[in-house]
Amino acid sequence: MPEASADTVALDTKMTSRDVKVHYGDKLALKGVDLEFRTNEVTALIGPSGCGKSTFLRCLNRMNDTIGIARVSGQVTLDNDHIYGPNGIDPVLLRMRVGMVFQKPNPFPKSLYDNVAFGPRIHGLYRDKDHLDEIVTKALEKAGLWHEVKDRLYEKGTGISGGQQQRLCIARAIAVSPEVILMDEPCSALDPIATAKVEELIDELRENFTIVIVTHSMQQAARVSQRTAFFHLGEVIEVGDTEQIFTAPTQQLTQGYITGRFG
Ligand SMILES: Nc1ncnc2c1ncn2[C@@H]1O[C@H](COP(=O)(O)OP(=O)(O)OP(=O)(O)O)[C@@H](O)[C@H]1O
Repeated sequence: MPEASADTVALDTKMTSRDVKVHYGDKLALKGVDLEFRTNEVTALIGPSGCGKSTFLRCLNRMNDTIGIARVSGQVTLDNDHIYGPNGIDPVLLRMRVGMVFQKPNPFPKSLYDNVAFGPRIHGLYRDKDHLDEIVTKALEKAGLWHEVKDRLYEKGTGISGGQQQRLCIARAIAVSPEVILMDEPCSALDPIATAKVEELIDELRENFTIVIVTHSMQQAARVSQRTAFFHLGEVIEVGDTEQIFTAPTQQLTQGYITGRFG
């Protein structure tokens, strides 16, 4: 079920995709996805394994460019600017504006401070050491990690717990002031307490960012998102307000998935 056409895009729309298809070699993995992502909203992408959620997420910041056999067609916009094509936003700048948090926490083998300072350093986003300190502190505060790590900023980022590592990765993503944060199953490697902290954080981050999250957990989608898109075999079957999708889906396939009949 496609979203509104390009000429009816709402004012608070941050990103859109139109007829986005992805081939891996000869295999068509995404069959033409139309979606919109609104400012200050969390959109959850749900659906059975292999339906194309991660493939689609990677289209939103051109991460599929790093996969040799992947071919993307269609249009994706960020603030109405195209991200693909000859006049597309520069991919390095795009990935700064559209950050990503992965399934498995992947801190660099550097200090906590250097992990968070990494993006601001490579993009030259700070004036002097005091300014960089401020950026690092604020990012760690926003990621809800500051109080836990403020006395060990120069210890290795890999030496903290898995849940803390994931919040460190979120701090690293936030440090370059992105507008959109993509999260690919960010809690799948975390225990329930760490998961609850990250979910709480996602809700707080919504105030400042547009968030798109892939999740296998329908409870998580229901808890953290305002909009949900249900994918099946490379297509979006249904998209709508999260409450509607989970309480009154219009499509039988959606109903079957959320009631656990398949997936
Ligand atoms: N790098 C790749 N090379 C070839 N095929 C791929 C690649 N990545 C994904 N695919 C295929 O594309 C389809 C969609 O995969 P994708 O990982 O996007 O699905 P998903 O919904 O995110 O799955 P999961 O929930 O299991 O992570 C699958 O058939 C998968 O095998």
